[in-house]
Amino acid sequence: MTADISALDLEEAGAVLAAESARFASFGWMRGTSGNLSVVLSRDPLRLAVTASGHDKGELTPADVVLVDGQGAAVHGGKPSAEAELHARVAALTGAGAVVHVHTVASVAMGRREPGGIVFSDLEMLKGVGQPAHEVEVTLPVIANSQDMKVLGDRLEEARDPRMPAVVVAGHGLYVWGADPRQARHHTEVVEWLLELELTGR
Ligand SMILES: CSCCC(=O)C(=O)COP(=O)(O)O
Ligand SMILES: [Zn+2]
Repeated sequence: MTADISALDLEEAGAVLAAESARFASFGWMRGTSGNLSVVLSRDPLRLAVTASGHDKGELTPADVVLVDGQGAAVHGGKPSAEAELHARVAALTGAGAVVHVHTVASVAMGRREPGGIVFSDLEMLKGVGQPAHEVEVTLPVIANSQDMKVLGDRLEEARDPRMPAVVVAGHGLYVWGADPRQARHHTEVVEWLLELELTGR
């Protein structure tokens, strides 16, 4: 346990992550034991609360959370998400305060159709990721999957577009981030809406 993060802070973060997880699971975006969420608890040193590995994300309790360091290694708690290292990398790279990973059908299907990246334009919903609705094209990058989180992190760093707080991992799912869990949720719902529109519109 680090001196600057109390067990209560961690449990409070766990309650937030459990509620966010239950919402995404209710949408069918975290089927089986898929998906994981995190929230940054301190920046220096970097510490995140991340969902524990292997749980049904629709049934998490506030205790099903692990404190991890900047490499995704457990500092306090049980076994962190297998993708904790990537969450830490996204938080360090983007300055995000919360990261969402969901396994949606639309993200995998669109990643297959557009392996070079998914381009959106002329959609009011683009305002939901801080972009103008018209006269710009915004690309959601698609990166190849890997079981090595360092490799995935390198691919995400190279491919990410600062105008789009999300990346599709091919054959796997969607990573989205925001300043805090609420904004990360809004970004996730907007990006998933954009993906579903592209999928149904073609
Ligand atoms: C069927 S889920 C496979 C692992 C995965 O991609 C995932 O998102 C969940 O992993 P975790 O270790 O966070 O439970
Ligand atoms: Zn996953």
